[in-house]
Amino acid sequence: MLKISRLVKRFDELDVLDGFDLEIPRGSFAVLIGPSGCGKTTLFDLLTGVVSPDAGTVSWMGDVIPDAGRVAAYMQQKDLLLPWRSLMDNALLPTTIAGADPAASREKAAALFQRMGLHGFEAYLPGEISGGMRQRCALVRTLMFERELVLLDEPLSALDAITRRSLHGLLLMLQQAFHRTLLMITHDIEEGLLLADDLYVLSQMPMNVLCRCRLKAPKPRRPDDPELIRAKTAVMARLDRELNNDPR
Ligand SMILES: Nc1ncnc2c1ncn2[C@@H]1O[C@H](COP(=O)(O)OP(=O)(O)OP(=O)(O)O)[C@@H](O)[C@H]1O
Repeated sequence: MLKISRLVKRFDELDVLDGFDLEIPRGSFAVLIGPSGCGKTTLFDLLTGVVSPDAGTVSWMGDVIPDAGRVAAYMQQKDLLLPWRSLMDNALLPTTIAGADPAASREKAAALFQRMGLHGFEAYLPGEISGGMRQRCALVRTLMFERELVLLDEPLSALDAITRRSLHGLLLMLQQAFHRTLLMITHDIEEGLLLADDLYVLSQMPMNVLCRCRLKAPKPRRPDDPELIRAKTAVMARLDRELNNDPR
């Protein structure tokens, strides 16, 4: 389990987090939805060690860790592929940096290219393929990290709706076939409901969990599943109340 306890972060006079708590069971898919500027990326920056908390703890499987940088792989909206390196060489970056056996790493990456539908594109440069293919390559690179926890900061938001839909299956593959624990930020409520075991609705700053929506429908899900329609109405109503400062 990833356990975030009483996390506090202040930027000058800005209280972004003031005792933020979250518990994410191992192997689950958690989704964060909240108003723009509420502190979601700051939370990920704290988890990856980019910024330090003023107070609070993060623990993974019962051990308090300075941050989740050593247990988490991070994937962002921007694929951050190096434009001058082939897709294969981009995917191999984590293992190259870690000094892993090159032949074994290449074999592993080749199998992942196959699973992500990128077989035959290994020698292409990032500029020669579509945005969806770039994100699939970024997913391969994420899996090369061998980290159990995967932090996803709006990984699909730059893509068109059809490409996003096709990548949802790959995100579920990360959870179900690769047994990763996923924590994803998205602004797309429907996307969150299609993927999440637990969807957390967040408040404005200082950011807190307003409500947790537990989804039981088996995956892959359909947007017209009655549970999802009910949940979407509830999530939108809660966000509306938050944005209108309605304390109900
Ligand atoms: N390094 C920093 N220094 C000062 N203020 C910062 C820093 N990082 C973030 N902030 C502020 O913290 C607040 C929360 O920002 P953050 O990017 O975490 O929000 P967010 O929920 O990810 O927003 P969005 O959904 O729009 O991406 C903002 O007011 C932002 O200006």
